[in-house]
Amino acid sequence: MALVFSPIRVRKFLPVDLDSDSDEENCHVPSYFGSSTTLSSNTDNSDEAEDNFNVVLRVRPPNAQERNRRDQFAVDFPGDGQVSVNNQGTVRSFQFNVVLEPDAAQEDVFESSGMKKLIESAIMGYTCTAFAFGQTGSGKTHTMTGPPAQNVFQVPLTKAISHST
Ligand SMILES: Nc1ncnc2c1ncn2[C@@H]1O[C@H](COP(=O)(O)OP(=O)(O)OP(=O)(O)O)[C@@H](O)[C@H]1O
Repeated sequence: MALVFSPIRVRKFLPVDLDSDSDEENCHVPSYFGSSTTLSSNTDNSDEAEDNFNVVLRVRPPNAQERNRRDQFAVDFPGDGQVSVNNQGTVRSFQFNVVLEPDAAQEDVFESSGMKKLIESAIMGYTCTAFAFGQTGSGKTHTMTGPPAQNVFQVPLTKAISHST
C-alpha cells in the first residue's frame, strides 16, 4: 500500500524501479517534506516547485488467513527507503521516500510520512493532495483512519521506518 503526498501536483510517477535500465523514471524529489528525498542523480532543479511529492510505502503484516496458510513473507527491508520483493525467486528492488515496516504504528505514519507538513502546507494556502493506493485489503482504510478503537497517542513509537538518503 502506498501513500502519495503532493502540496502542488504530481508530475512524475514513483516508485522508482531500481532494476530498470531507463533513466526516464528517475526523478529529483526536493526535500520539501523531509530531510532526505533525493532519489536519483537528476540534479535539474529548474522545475523544483512542480516536483514536490512524497511516496511512502507501508507494508502490512500478514493477516490471519495468510498466517494460517503459512504464506512466506516476500518483502525485505534493506533500509534507506528500499524494499526487495521476492516473487518465487525473482527479486526486484524498489525505492520510496519512506518505507514503513509491518510493525509501524499509526503515529509512525503520521510523524514520518510527510502528512504533518502537508497539513501545514494546506494551512499556508497550498493546494494539497494525499491519496492511498493498493489492492483491496492492502490497508488503505487502516492507514488513513487507524485501526478501530486505537488511541494513536498510546502507541509506542517503533524503529520500523527507513528513509531514502
Ligand atoms: N498495517 C496494518 N496493521 C494491521 N492490520 C492491518 C494493517 N493494514 C491493514 N490491516 C488490516 O487488514 C484488513 C484490510 O485493511 P483495509 O480495510 O484498510 O484495506 P483496504 O486497502 O482499505 O481494502 P479495500 O480496498 O477492500 O477497502 C483490515 O482488517 C485491517 O485492519
